[in-house]
This record gives sequence, structure tokens and C-alpha cells, in this order.
Amino acid sequence: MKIGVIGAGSWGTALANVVAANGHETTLWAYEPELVAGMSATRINHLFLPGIELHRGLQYTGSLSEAVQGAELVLLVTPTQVMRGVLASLQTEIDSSAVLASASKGIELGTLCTVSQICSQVLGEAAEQRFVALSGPTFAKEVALGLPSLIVAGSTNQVAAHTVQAAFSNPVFRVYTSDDAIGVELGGAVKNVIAIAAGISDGLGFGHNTRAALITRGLAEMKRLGRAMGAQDATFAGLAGMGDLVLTCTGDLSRNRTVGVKLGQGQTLEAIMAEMRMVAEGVKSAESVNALAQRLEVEMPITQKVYEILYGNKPARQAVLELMSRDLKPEQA
Ligand SMILES: NC(=O)c1ccc[n+]([C@@H]2O[C@H](COP(=O)([O-])OP(=O)(O)OC[C@H]3O[C@@H](n4cnc5c(N)ncnc54)[C@H](O)[C@@H]3O)[C@@H](O)[C@H]2O)c1
Ligand SMILES: O=P(O)(O)OC[C@H](O)CO
Repeated sequence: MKIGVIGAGSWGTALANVVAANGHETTLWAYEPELVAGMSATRINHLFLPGIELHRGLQYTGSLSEAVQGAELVLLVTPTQVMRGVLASLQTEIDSSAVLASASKGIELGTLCTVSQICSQVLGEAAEQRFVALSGPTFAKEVALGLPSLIVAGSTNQVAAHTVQAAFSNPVFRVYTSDDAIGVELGGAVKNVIAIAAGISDGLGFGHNTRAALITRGLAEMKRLGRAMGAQDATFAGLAGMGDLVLTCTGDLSRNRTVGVKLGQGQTLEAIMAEMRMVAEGVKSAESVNALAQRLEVEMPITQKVYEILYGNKPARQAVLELMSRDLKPEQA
């Protein structure tokens, strides 16, 4: 199968490596010209996935049209906030029958769109019929090292979901299908915001109790938003929900959790972002998910506090106090 992968960050590179190793004719598009030259010469993504030699069959390009030319499957893996611009450049280049998969995790600022909604707006409504959200507990580095990992391909079109499942699955990378594309997308976007909260908690010196509470109540927020957007509760009990939430809130490889830890230790957001080349989607999604919750009148208190800490100068300890002092009530999901 011919596959184009758009975005050579750590995740796009790791996923392109999976399908190339599975025997598919794969071309990886990189935004940075020096990365195209570097990967072509050394088979190593020295900027975003250092130290890991990529499959010999993987091709690299800096041309978007070359990456998707003749592709039966196009995988989008840029940061969510630049997705619309990248897709606009690809609008006339992608084959109208190609499966469109996204492994990006976020909600667009301003429009409050998920990636599937961005695709529909830019490429036309029919794009939703061939859209697949690929998400789960998967640190790029561990996938690239071949450590056993599981993920979900969610789509309203089960033929498209099965195409992605077949293309990516191998003995160390197991892909499940789901018919809940929006649930799979929302799980990936919201868990990043909750992971910042979990990091803040650890950075403040709180314990395992606090972190477990944030994960559990974060899951309740994810479910509530999902219900308001037509997702299925069961999706959030699975890999793209609880699985990814647990990974990101507890794993030291998480960029979102790391941002939170540093905030909890007293660093400013500006200082943290200034020394970070990689993307921590939760930083921007804290604003967009919080706005989405307000628009849909969904109660998401942890998300709201993360937003206030990041953008409202609220001290993290005060935010925790406010969360703990909310009205007492029965436990609800
Ligand atoms: N890294 C992971 O373990 C992982 C796992 C699952 C999902 N994701 C998601 O994958 C998406 C991509 O993240 P990543 O971790 O691969 O990225 P990264 O942090 O490793 O690298 C940043 C990426 O952003 C790209 N970029 C920056 N400015 C750009 C622009 N103006 N136009 C186009 N591209 C630009 C860079 O080229 C690079 O590909 C995110 O939504 C992330 O949440 C990441
Ligand atoms: O490093 P993070 O926090 O962006 O998380 C990476 C993946 O989304 C984990 O599944």
C-alpha cells in the first residue's frame, strides 16, 4: 500500500517507521528542510527521535504534494494548531478516495474543532466518511523501540478503520477498531490537559492519592464532554480514554505531564515553553477544551483550573484549594 505521513515529529516518524517496516511504500513529510536532508543521509530523526535508526524502506520529502501523490492512506500527525494550514496546502493534492487518518491529539483554538472537523471544513464534508482517528497510550519512543503497544483506530466508516488496522498492526503494535471516531479524538485531546494537572500535583509535592484522584475525576470530565458531543462512554474506559490518561498522567516521557511538573515547581509557562522544541498539546488545548466545555455547558473543573493556572495567573496551590472546596455531592461520572 502507498502511504503518506504528514509530520516528522517524534510520533509521525515512529508511525511512518511502523508502516514502512510492515512493508508499505511510505513517504514521510518533514516541515524542517534540514530534517529531510538529515533523515535521508542518516536514517535518524536527530531533532525529534534521536538515537533510533529508521527502516531502510522509508522515504523522506519536504514536498507535501510528493508525500501524498498516489497515496491510498494519508496519515496526519502535525500539531493540531497548524493542521488547518497544512491541510489547506494539501487540499487539491490528496486523492479523493484516500483514507485520511489522524494521530494528532488536540482541539483547535478559536474554532474549537477536532481534527476530523478541521478535515471536513477544509476538504469537504465527504472527508468525514474516510476519516480515522488513531489514538491510545503510545509514547513515540517506546513504539519506535518496538516495545509492545496498543492503539485504537476510530471511524464512522469501518472499512477505513480496518484499512488502518491492517496497515499498522504487527506483532508489537496491535490496533483495535472502534466506530466512535469523536470519542477516540476527544480522549486524546482531554487527557493532555489532565496530564498537566497531574504534573502540577507532583510538582507541588502532592502524593499518589492526589494523582489517582485527578486521573479518576479527569476521566469523568472526559466522559461528560464526550456525552455532549455524541461519543460513547465505553470509549473512555478503553485505550483512547483511560489507557492514554493513565499513561500520560504517570509516565515521565510525557511532555504534558512534564510541563505540569515544572509549573508545580514554580517555573513560569513562558520559561518552560522557551526551552521546549516539542509540542505539549495540552497547553493550548487547556484553553480550547475549557472554551468547549463552557460552550456546551459541561462541568470540567480540573480543566478550568488548569486553564486558570496557565492563562489567568492563578497560583497552583490556590487552584487545588478551590477544587477541594467545591460543594460536596455524590460521586458522578
Ligand atoms: N510524541 C508522542 O509520543 C505522541 C504520541 C501520540 C500522539 N502524539 C501527537 O502527535 C502530534 C504531533 O506531535 P509529535 O510528538 O510528533 O511532535 P514533536 O513534538 O515531536 O515535534 C513537533 C512537530 O511539530 C512540527 N511543526 C512545528 N511547526 C510546524 C508548522 N508551522 N507546520 C507544520 N509542522 C510544524 C515539527 O515539524 C514537528 O513535526 C501531536 O498532536 C501529539 O499530541 C504524540
Ligand atoms: O508526551 P505527551 O504528553 O504529548 O503524550 C504523548 C502521547 O500522547 C501518549 O499517548
